[in-house]
Amino acid sequence: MTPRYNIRLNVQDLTLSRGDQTLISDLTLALGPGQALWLTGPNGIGKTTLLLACAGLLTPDSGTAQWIQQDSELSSREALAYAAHRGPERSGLTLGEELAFWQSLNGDSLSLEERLTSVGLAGRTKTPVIGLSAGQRRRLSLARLMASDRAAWLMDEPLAGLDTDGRALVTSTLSRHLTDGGMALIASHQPVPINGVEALKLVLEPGA
Ligand SMILES: Nc1ncnc2c1ncn2[C@@H]1O[C@H](COP(=O)(O)OP(=O)(O)OP(=O)(O)O)[C@@H](O)[C@H]1O
Repeated sequence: MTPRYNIRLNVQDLTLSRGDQTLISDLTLALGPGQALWLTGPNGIGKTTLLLACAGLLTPDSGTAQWIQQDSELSSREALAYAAHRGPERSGLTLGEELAFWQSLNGDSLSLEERLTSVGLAGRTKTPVIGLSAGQRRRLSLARLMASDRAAWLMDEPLAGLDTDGRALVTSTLSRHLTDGGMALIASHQPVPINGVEALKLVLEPGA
């Protein structure tokens, strides 16, 4: 069966700074369909910064991060969905409103209730996002990724705050996405298990 997605990421000579600190210098890497990259390293080293640059949300000092599909460059908006570390906690919406918005943007194949059920949030449509626990917010972020129909998932600390079932949900969801030809860039202090796939590991270190 032809995989659903077919995307490549080419990072070339990327140098990134925040304020007056250069965090990443001349980074080059390439990822293809079905691959995952695990970014790790100490607090403040630049993991989120690298995700933001790959998402087109931070301008590099120099170098490029390009998303390619069949020899054509995609915008980051077309290529990826981003699950930020803090999640959608500042939303003034209910869970149902928040997720319905993402479903309407992307044409999710599941109904709202089915999508919520798939991440263990059944019956929660009327709960305000601001009233979710940390683990529930993480589950909502996962639902947003699943509803996004984007080839590349950028995930910042996807296991933070999750219970055993939640961690297993991340594993199974990621495994399915990669089997579909998707890609994942994962910033995490702990390894994120993915069935049948060993993530490439990039350890960011001071002065690297
Ligand atoms: N908006 C900003 N302006 C200036 N500096 C920033 C900004 N955001 C982050 N930084 C700094 O950039 C550095 C890297 O931050 P980043 O969030 O990328 O680290 P991280 O590796 O993801 O850390 P953690 O493991 O704590 O999540 C930190 O020193 C941080 O203080």
